[in-house]
Amino acid sequence: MIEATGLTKHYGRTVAVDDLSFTVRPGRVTGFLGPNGAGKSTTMRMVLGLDRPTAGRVLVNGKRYAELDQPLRTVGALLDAKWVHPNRSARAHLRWLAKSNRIPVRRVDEVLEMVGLSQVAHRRAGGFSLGMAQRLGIAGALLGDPEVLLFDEPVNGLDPEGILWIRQFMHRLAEQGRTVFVSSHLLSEMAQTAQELIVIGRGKLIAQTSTEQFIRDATEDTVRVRSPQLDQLRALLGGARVEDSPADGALVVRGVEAARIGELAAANGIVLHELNPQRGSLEEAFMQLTKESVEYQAHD
Ligand SMILES: Nc1ncnc2c1ncn2[C@@H]1O[C@H](COP(=O)(O)OP(=O)(O)OP(=O)(O)O)[C@@H](O)[C@H]1O
Repeated sequence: MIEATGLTKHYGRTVAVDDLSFTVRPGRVTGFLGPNGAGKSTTMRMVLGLDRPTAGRVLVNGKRYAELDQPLRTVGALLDAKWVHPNRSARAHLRWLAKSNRIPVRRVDEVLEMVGLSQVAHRRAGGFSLGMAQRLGIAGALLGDPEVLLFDEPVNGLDPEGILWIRQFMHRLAEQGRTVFVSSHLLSEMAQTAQELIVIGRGKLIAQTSTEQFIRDATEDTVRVRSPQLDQLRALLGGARVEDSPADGALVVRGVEAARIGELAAANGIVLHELNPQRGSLEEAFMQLTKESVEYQAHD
């Protein structure tokens, strides 16, 4: 569990994090979203004791990072995957990390196995692809078998296979009851990865809610309808907000449920070729809720 209360960070006159309070609970993946410069990395650094809050505090399992007896056994993090000695092998890198944190070295082979790097453990980490480096970083985060895991932009630059692997791996970690906190700016990816979201803008909390609720609150469901008798249907829909989709001749209806449109059509003998309820996307919800807080906006 991670609990931030009134967390604030100033860099000179820049307010990077502004009175931020949130809770990241175990057993699910929590996404950390915000436009560029919103303060995500700064917040994560404060969780890990790498930056000191100007005000407020953030606790990991009830303690400040500095108060944890063996930090790696409580919280593991992947901040920068390329943070390895390029000439060390993956195994040597992890053994060094284990020894310097009083973790038994037998754990190294376990984590290599967990992330699927056993076969290449003897190779120098400097020659790893980004996907492999990312797995090595995750292996390092898991060394102390921590209950809390932080990942800063873990899928950045990965190919679809690497992205899928990370997504499934995170789900597994959460199913094991761990607290998984992951920042990303890839919204469609986050929609599939995170069950819970913390959204910030200009250092302030915009929303903390389930992914589903976030999308539901900020967007409107629509129904796509195609019919050879579209004009008749349009007339029957009367007051509903309808819009033509010129690309494929469909009608996009807002504020009326698909079932109601189907019943209306049936009752009036109207043939339907398509009746397709569509949910809003995380992209739309995110744009809607963060448009006030984008650091640098393009002006016409
Ligand atoms: N060490 C620092 N010194 C001065 N300003 C900083 C420092 N670190 C971050 N900032 C500023 O604090 C603000 C928040 O930055 P931060 O990197 O935490 O945002 P972010 O949400 O992680 O953004 P991105 O998605 O672009 O990485 C920005 O305005 C940034 O310029």
